[in-house]
Amino acid sequence: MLDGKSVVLIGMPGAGKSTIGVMLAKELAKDFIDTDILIQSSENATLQEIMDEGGYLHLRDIEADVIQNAHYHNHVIATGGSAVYSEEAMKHLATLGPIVYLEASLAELRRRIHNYESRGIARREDQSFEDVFDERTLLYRRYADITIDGDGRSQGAVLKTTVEKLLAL
Ligand SMILES: Nc1ncnc2c1ncn2[C@@H]1O[C@H](COP(=O)(O)OP(=O)(O)O)[C@@H](O)[C@H]1O
Ligand SMILES: O=C(O)C1=C[C@@H](OP(=O)(O)O)[C@@H](O)[C@H](O)C1
Ligand SMILES: [Mg+2]
Repeated sequence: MLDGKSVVLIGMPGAGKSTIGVMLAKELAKDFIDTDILIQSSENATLQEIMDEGGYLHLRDIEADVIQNAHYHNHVIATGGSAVYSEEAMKHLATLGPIVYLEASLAELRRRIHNYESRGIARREDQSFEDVFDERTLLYRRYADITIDGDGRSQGAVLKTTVEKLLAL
């Protein structure tokens, strides 16, 4: 399906990249990889530990590096919410296949995420979740080939629309 290309998921923490990514891989008969898992296994540390050790910019650097070395074809690739800070990483991902932005409003994300402080979001300490949302929304929109509105919609509904839009490309 999709000529052996990969499908890349981007969006805010809580958008559903990791959970819907697995469902999408099954639906499209592709393999699945989550770049957060790649980071953790390459560093032998959790994302939170990496950030505690070296700060959020260190995590973003590692993320950019790991993504640029990820040559996964015929995969669904779930990225971390901060992947869009690296233009090089996003350019590389675009060579692997279409980029799907799982969009959700701030209110919807707040309903889904309750551990904002401890979830390991790569942000300046003075940035609120809303600040991060505003800063990144522009970036997600810039890189998206397809945007899926997930507000008030079940994972199954988001999955269905995503598959339809991908097959219509
Ligand atoms: N469409 C949805 N409706 C309700 N909850 C969702 C939806 N998509 C994801 N979730 C929930 O939001 C949380 C974060 O999902 P996750 O896939 O880890 O997001 P991400 O990888 O984008 O940070 C999980 O508990 C997941 O079950
Ligand atoms: O948005 C972020 O800054 C981050 C999101 C996380 O992934 P999810 O988007 O899958 O939660 C993970 O990459 C890291 O903790 C940083
Ligand atoms: Mg995730």
